[in-house]
Amino acid sequence: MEIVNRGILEMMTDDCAKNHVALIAPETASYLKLLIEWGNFRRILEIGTGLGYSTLIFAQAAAKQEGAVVTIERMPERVERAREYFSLSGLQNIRSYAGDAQDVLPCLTDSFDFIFMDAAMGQYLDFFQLLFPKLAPGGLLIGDNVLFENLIFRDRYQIPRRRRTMQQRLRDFLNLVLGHSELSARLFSIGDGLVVCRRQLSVRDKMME
Ligand SMILES: C[S@@+](CC[C@H](N)C(=O)[O-])C[C@H]1O[C@@H](n2cnc3c(N)ncnc32)[C@H](O)[C@@H]1O
Repeated sequence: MEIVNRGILEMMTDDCAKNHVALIAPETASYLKLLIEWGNFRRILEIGTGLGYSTLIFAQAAAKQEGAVVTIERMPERVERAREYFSLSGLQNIRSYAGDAQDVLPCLTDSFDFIFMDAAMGQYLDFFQLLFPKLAPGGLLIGDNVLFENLIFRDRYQIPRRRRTMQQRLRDFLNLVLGHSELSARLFSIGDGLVVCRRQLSVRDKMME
């Protein structure tokens, strides 16, 4: 299996900048790669492919432990471009779906041990309802950009009106995962904020480990 060379990642970074496509922060990339490698996570799901930068980083980390990545993107031109990069990389362990995650997720029967949400933040709560049943015990569900430029901590009336709905939706999502009885969740100030949630093992899972 070929390893993604730095040249492709640099090309993608330039392409994202030129076309105003956001991509994960370098520190987020390093942290998530480490989690995948140390956790030996093999079944990875990503919501929000963009041009495929994070997908390639995950696929490269997963390939070392015979894992694979499923990624979903709703903008067809981004899907097409990302697939070109995937074939250029030589990595064979990526399955790319075109469509809105809310339509694609119900069609996926697999379960996953590492799920990364990097898409419309206002939909994280809806995604969560579809994703939680697919999250394996001991697996991680991660949401990016949840600090929303630190607006999450500000009083509702001190932020521009047009951003209040997003603030409320993100707060609802964070309240749900941080208080969820089957998850351990932590908020990290990495990039624009990462929430990392681990699905706890049941007593039966622990005995089978
Ligand atoms: C920040 S970009 C993803 C960047 C990518 N993860 C990376 O680091 O290279 C977010 C992407 O999510 C996609 N997106 C937003 N909402 C979505 C949805 N409901 N279903 C699928 N894709 C979605 C957007 O079109 C956009 O390309």
